[in-house]
Amino acid sequence: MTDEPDILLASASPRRRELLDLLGVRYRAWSADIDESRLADEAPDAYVERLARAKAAAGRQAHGNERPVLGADTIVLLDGDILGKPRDRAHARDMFSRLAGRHHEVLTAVAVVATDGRVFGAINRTRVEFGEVPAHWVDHYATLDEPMDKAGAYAVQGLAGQWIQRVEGSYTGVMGLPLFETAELLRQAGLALTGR
Ligand SMILES: Cc1cn([C@H]2C[C@H](O)[C@@H](COP(=O)(O)OP(=O)(O)OP(=O)(O)O)O2)c(=O)[nH]c1=O
Repeated sequence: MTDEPDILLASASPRRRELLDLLGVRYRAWSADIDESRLADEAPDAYVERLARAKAAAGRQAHGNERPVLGADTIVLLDGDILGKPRDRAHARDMFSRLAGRHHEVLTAVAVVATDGRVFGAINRTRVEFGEVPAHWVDHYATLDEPMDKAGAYAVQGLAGQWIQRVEGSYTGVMGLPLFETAELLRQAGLALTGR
């Protein structure tokens, strides 16, 4: 047994670290700084997949091919619009009030570059249904830190969870790293995932 990490996690997201911990994977975390702009006419699933792959590729470029590299990206889709992270509190308030009382989709793409350079990718689509949220609560929520670094300006795993009536798909996908797909990709890249 060594203390060497099994993979490089090309992510600064504390949620992705927590979720990877559940798989018993040892990782070194490194924050990939990539251009997240969307290409003209790029479909949402192509966009989120491209970003996950770009984060993994940046990790491999910076740290070499000694271990597999994992990157992920999450977006919220509503009426054909992509909701990423809010720019500021007013934007967070607008995003959250659009989601209240309706359903939307969360797309999380995961990409793993194996040590031999093969790239394994998957995308998780989950439907999330919000109950009605009182306007005063939306106003209050936008004053908190919780929505500020989250796609769609809410955290299913946080205070906003009290308004989520139904999740059809993967809860961990909504949180930023779908465990079913992630485990499969890591096995494809040669990890045993037997826990420790
Ligand atoms: C919808 C939703 C998103 N999120 C988070 C997961 C991601 O961290 C974030 C989406 O932003 P991303 O751009 O996917 O990721 P990130 O910038 O936080 O981290 P990195 O690029 O370094 O990997 O939103 C939640 O934590 N809970 C939720 O319910």
